[in-house]
Amino acid sequence: MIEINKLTVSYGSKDVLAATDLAIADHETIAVIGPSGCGKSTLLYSIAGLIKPTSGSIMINGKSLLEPRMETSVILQDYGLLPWKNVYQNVALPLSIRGVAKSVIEDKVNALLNALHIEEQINKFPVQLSGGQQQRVAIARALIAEPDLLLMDEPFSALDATVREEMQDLILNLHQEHKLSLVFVTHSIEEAVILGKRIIVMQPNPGQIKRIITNPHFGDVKFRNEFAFHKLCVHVRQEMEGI
Ligand SMILES: Nc1ncnc2c1ncn2[C@@H]1O[C@H](COP(=O)(O)OP(=O)(O)OP(=O)(O)O)[C@@H](O)[C@H]1O
Repeated sequence: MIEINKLTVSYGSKDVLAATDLAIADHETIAVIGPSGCGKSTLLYSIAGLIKPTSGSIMINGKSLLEPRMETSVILQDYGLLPWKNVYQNVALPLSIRGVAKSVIEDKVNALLNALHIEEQINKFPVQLSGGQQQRVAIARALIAEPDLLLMDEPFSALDATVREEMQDLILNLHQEHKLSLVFVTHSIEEAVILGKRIIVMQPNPGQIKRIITNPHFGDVKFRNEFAFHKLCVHVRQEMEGI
């Protein structure tokens, strides 16, 4: 359970995030959408413990968040893979820096690469992979430490439409399987509606939550082709108009 209470983040005299309140339940998915500069990444990095609030607080599982947690994984837009390490080494990294035994790491890396269908890329370097494959490697690396919270900042923006939909479905399956909470920043209304059990619409100057929209169809695999999906997209678009 994440409890964000009156969270304010300021740079100089500018409030980038103004007195934001939000509670995120265990195993919930939140999609965050809004125009450029409205504070989406600031909110995400605050939940990651990477940005210190100017005032207010974030509690995770009853504990005040004062620094990044081991149980939180973050995936950034550029995937953050280390170019000089191969797929195996990139995925293993969170465990190898914690000194976990090699045989344990090997089993976990192999299981994840199989689950994400990238086992054949195990010895390749990031530059030798497609965007979708790099994204899968980043997801495998994020999951290997068995996080309870996965934070993603526009991770699919560089992917073409078909791969993007595949990745969205993959994330929904992983969310079901691993029982983790997910906070996902996106510029795409369709993506927010597919991935968010609740969709947070933000507005800038100062950055704040304008509306929280509950998605009653979340998790329905056929949802993308249904009228209800398009109806909800229109609803989110209307909330974003005039911001
Ligand atoms: N380190 C910083 N110093 C000063 N201002 C900053 C800093 N980081 C972010 N900002 C400002 O804070 C505001 C919110 O930035 P943030 O990256 O959170 O927005 P965003 O909604 O994620 O934007 P985008 O959709 O373009 O990624 C912007 O106006 C940005 O210029």
